[in-house]
Amino acid sequence: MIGAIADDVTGGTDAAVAFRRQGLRTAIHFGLPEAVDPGLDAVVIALKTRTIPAADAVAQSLAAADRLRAAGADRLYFKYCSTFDSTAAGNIGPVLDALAALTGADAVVHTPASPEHGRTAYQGHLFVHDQLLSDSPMRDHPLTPMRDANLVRLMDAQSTGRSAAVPHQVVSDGAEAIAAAITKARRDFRYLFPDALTDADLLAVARAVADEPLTGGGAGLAGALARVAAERRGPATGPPPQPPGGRAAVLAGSCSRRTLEQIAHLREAGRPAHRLDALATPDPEALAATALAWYDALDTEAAPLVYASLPPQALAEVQRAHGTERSAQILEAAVARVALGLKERGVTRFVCAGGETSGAIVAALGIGGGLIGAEAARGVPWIHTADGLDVLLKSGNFGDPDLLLTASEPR
Ligand SMILES: Nc1ncnc2c1ncn2[C@@H]1O[C@H](COP(=O)(O)OP(=O)(O)O)[C@@H](O)[C@H]1O
Ligand SMILES: O=C(O)[C@@H](O)C(=O)COP(=O)(O)O
Repeated sequence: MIGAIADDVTGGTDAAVAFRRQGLRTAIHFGLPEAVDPGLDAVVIALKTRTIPAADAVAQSLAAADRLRAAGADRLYFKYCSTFDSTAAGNIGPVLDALAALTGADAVVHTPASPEHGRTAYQGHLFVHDQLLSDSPMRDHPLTPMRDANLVRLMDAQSTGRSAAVPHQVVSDGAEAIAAAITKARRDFRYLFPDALTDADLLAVARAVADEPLTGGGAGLAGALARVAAERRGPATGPPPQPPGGRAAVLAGSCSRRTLEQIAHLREAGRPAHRLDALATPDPEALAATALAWYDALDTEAAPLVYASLPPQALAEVQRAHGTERSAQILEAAVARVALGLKERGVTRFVCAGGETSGAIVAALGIGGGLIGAEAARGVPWIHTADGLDVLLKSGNFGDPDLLLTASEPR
């Protein structure tokens, strides 16, 4: 079994659908589950550890690793963001350090490269489509602004083990060349970042590391490892999952450029929209009460949008007024409280934008996990919960501009 630990819930669903796409029997849990089904091919435990203090992230990740290993996971995958989202103090380095110590791994191959999402790694640098990470909109992320694209430098600043890149010339020579490079590097480096420009590169990397006790990175390498596991196990079939119906609402807390486009698209389509304004009312309960009163007064069946999202300048103004962490907390709590209120009012289909935001919503709705359903966009599957809710947890950066609109259309 592959056991994956994800540092946020959108990242967890991205990894889970990468496993499921290859035919692996896959479950996802949000937060630490009481038990993990040992009869599965892949299990993802999605935490909310990306921006919390490093020691807490380590403790939660180790607890998840124990749970997965107890259920028979012989290989662990640490799923972090394809844009290497992390604060200056971590948490990718500290969590990988702890998981490496737990598993005895002495050469950990990991890469955020996810060509399917336009993330590639070359000469140890991370690109977002045609830009270096540090030139991409990720430089303005509210919590994890990424101002460096050099993966080795980023990782060396966070971890106790040294890192090196495996150049594309080696990766393109295939699995044997990669395995030889790993063997050679083992003595001097604990972490290796293979360059990867294509899915074929990631597949070669996966073939070289499929039996390593610990690997990690974005959904790209997770999917490649799943493909290797599926080849070993033989084909699996099942009916294609269908997108859900039910009363819908859209909740957004991501301030990514893509989410802002998706919000604009919803508004242009005439959807009712309400913004949670933390500058005017820095109180989550009051913000949520106003939003729910607005919802109660709507006289349309069209799925509404409640959002906190702002473009960089306006966001900076809120952060200056209330502090970065405090304003994020206020808005996550407000969105989560709105989600709960909407559930009480009969909404069953939640379209959520933003990783931290989705984590807060999932916690408020008491969702402990679910089945991975149809993919509304690459890496963005519907999740069906045991108590009849359908949630779409969208990474801020993912999906076409019409995703929020189409996912919340009447069905
Ligand atoms: N107007 C705002 N002012 C301050 N912080 C905000 C605002 N809107 C959203 N945020 C915070 O920004 C963070 C966005 O992160 P997240 O939900 O993970 O989105 P993404 O998937 O784009 O990373 C959340 O913590 C959210 O509460
Ligand atoms: O790898 C990715 O880009 C995503 O799976 C991911 O981690 C999403 O994080 P957010 O962008 O914070 O939602």
